[in-house]
Formats: sequence, structure tokens, C-alpha cells
Amino acid sequence: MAETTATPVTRSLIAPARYVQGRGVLADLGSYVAPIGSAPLVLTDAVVRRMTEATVTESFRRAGLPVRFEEFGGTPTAAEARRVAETVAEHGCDVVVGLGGGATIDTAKAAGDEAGVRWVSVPTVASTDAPTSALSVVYTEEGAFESYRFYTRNPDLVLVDTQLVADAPVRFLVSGIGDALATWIEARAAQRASGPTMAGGLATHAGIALARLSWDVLWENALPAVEAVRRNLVTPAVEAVVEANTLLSGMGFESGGLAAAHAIHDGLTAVPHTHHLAHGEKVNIGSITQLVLEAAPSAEIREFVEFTARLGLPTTLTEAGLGDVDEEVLRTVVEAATAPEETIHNLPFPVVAEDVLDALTSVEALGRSVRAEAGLPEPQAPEQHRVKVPTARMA
Ligand SMILES: NC(=O)c1ccc[n+]([C@@H]2O[C@H](COP(=O)([O-])OP(=O)(O)OC[C@H]3O[C@@H](n4cnc5c(N)ncnc54)[C@H](O)[C@@H]3O)[C@@H](O)[C@H]2O)c1
Ligand SMILES: [Zn+2]
Repeated sequence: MAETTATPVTRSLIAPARYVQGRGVLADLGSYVAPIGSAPLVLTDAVVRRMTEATVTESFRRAGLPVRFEEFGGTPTAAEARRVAETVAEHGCDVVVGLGGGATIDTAKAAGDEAGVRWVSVPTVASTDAPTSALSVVYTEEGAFESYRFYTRNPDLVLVDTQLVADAPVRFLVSGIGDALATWIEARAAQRASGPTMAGGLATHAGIALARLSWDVLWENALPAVEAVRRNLVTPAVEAVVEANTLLSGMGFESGGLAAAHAIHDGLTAVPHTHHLAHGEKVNIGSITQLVLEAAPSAEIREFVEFTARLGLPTTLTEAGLGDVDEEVLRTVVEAATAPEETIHNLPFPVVAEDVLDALTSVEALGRSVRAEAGLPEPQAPEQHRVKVPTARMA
């Protein structure tokens, strides 16, 4: 009998060591960081530093920790990670605290890994599921997706102050909901394909359950949470959505599996037209495209488009800045989205670029017809976008 070389199927789940969430918890940051390191470097940008410096400084003082802030350059590139890692080494720091949005947090992880020290995520917006994962997304200087960088550890601590999140412009929370809704859509597809997760191997039941829970919590709480955050209120719905966007989606995507939605996001970053959109906003175009591509039931697709349009997420190519572009531009998106290393190949069928192109193109008419049916206003192109982009460069 021939010898079998089949490897046993492995399943894995990875997680941050501690997750802390609540109104005002930033004031306790020092006491949570002290067991992890004695010389922290806090990576943040000027906007976030202004909002948090007094609280962080006082909490570090109470915990007997020195305070050292380092300004984040704005784009999570390999060069920026190297620069911060050098600063960590130069000052003998032993833990990097990423304080801000997903880009700052990803750079803190990359710098901590390069410098051989531990790292902590302190998201000040619930805009992505970056804080909990053991990976960073690396971009070119121009803001195009470059690669995923994987680490052997998740953050030692993730700490989210829900009052800070509620005080931030609501668009951040909405973007985080877009990112988190994709988690179940993608994990479900990866599971059907028996595809690998970002944690390595196949998904556990726990990873899949977290992805599903993120979805359920959001369908129940997203609309009231968005209403509350418009008024800077921390309600139980806001707490639920912050947890779904950050912890449930974070563990759910990493240990549940990515598929087309994020690959299409990555493709969208390859053209400058979409750079006005936040991460989760681009992901939402990816989610709709994936649902079309995998032939989800029409009612399900339309329900998803309507729900996300009501939340204020883009559901048409027009809103993505791609309403009247040459087909070549969409081809560039699709080419990047279907690159051999992309997670789109986690779909349970062979992915053909022409099919992805047609699915993406179909989003325009679909989004418009659902909006019209639901009595929602017509989509606006970015020039007419009245929502102020809250960051100079949203990768
Ligand atoms: N590593 C992962 O697992 C993972 C997962 C999802 C997304 N990401 C990455 O995250 C990045 C996107 O993150 P993002 O959408 O948070 O954007 P961002 O980090 O690019 O920008 C956030 C902006 O919000 C501002 N800000 C932060 N807190 C604020 C507050 N409380 N009030 C007002 N302004 C505030 C910051 O000054 C900054 O300008 C992308 O690079 C994406 O690839 C990574
Ligand atoms: Zn994402």
C-alpha cells in the first residue's frame, strides 16, 4: 500500500491576552500596561494626542510609568514601522502602545514586532477590527495595499474607552460596522470552502461562532448605536456595537477566515478614486460584491444593501468614486483583488476575474434600485460628499 502523505487537519484560534472596554477606562490604562512593560512608547497622531494626553499622562503617573509619546507619520508603511522600531530601541522602550485608529495600531504592532518588544492596542474609534489581531496591513506610500504582515502574538492588551468612541465623528463607528458585517459574510464563505483562516489552519467552531455573533449583535444594535453616537451618548447598544466592531469581528475575521469582501477592498485601494473612503466603507462595497458573486438569495442581498445604506455606508460605485470611470479602472481593481495571494480564493468555487468584474459593476444598479425602493436619497459622488473626511489619508 502506498504511503499516505496527507497532513492532519489543524484548526486554531488566536486572541489578545486581555480585552477591556468601558466608559472612561482610558484613565486606568497605566495599571493595565504596568504588568506588560515598564517603559512604554505611546504611538499616536496629533489629533488623538490632544484628546488623550492629559488622561494617559495621569494614569501612567499613578502606575509609576514614564510617559513617552511618538508621533505617527499617518500611513502604515514598512518604512514607518522601521522608523518607530528604531525609536523604541533608541529609548529602551519595552512596550509599544498604539493609540488611535487602525493605521496607528497596525504600525505599533509592526514596530513592536521589529523591535522585539510587546504591544498594546488602544483604539480611540471603533472604526476597524484591527486592534485585536496578530497582523498588520502594510500600504505603499501612495496608500495602496501592499501586504499582510503576520506576527506570532496578538496584542497583550486591547483597551477601548467607549466615551472616546462616542465622542468621535459617527462616520468612524459606521465604518467599523461595515468592516464587522463583512466578517460573517467572509467566514461563512471560507467555511464552505474549507479554506484557511488568518490564524492558520481551518476555523474552529469558536471562530465561526464569534463571526456570526458579531453579525447578530450588529443587526440588533447598529441603527440605535449610530443614532446614539450622533449625540455622543454611550448606550447599551453603543457598548454592544463597539464590542462587535472590535472584539467579535476582530477574533471572528482572524480565526474565522477572510474571502472576497476584503480582497475587493484591497483591490479598491489600488486606484486613487476610492481614497476618500474609510477602510470599512470600501469593505462594504466588497461585501455586496461578494454576495452577488456567490449568488446569495436576492432578498438577502437587497436586505443587506438597504441595511448598510440606512447606516450611511456606501452601497454604489458612485459613492466609491467609481460611478463613471472607464472599465480599465475597474479592471485594475479586479486584477489586484484576484491576485494569487488574495483571500478571494477562499470562496468555495474557482474565481474568474471576468465574474468579479461583472459582480462589481452590477453593484451600481443594485445599490441604486434598493435605495429608490427604500425611499433613500440618490447616492452622491465624492465631490458632493458632504461628510467631512476626518483624516487626511484614510488607507
Ligand atoms: N490589522 C488588521 O487586522 C486590520 C483590520 C482592519 C483594518 N486595518 C487597517 O486599519 C486602517 C484603517 O483604520 P481607520 O479606519 O481607523 O483609519 P485611520 O487609522 O487611517 O485613521 C483614523 C483617523 O481618526 C482620527 N481619530 C482617531 N480617534 C479619534 C477620535 N476619538 N476622534 C476624532 N478623530 C479620531 C485619527 O486622527 C486619524 O486621522 C487601514 O490601514 C486598514 O488596513 C487593519
Ligand atoms: Zn477589515
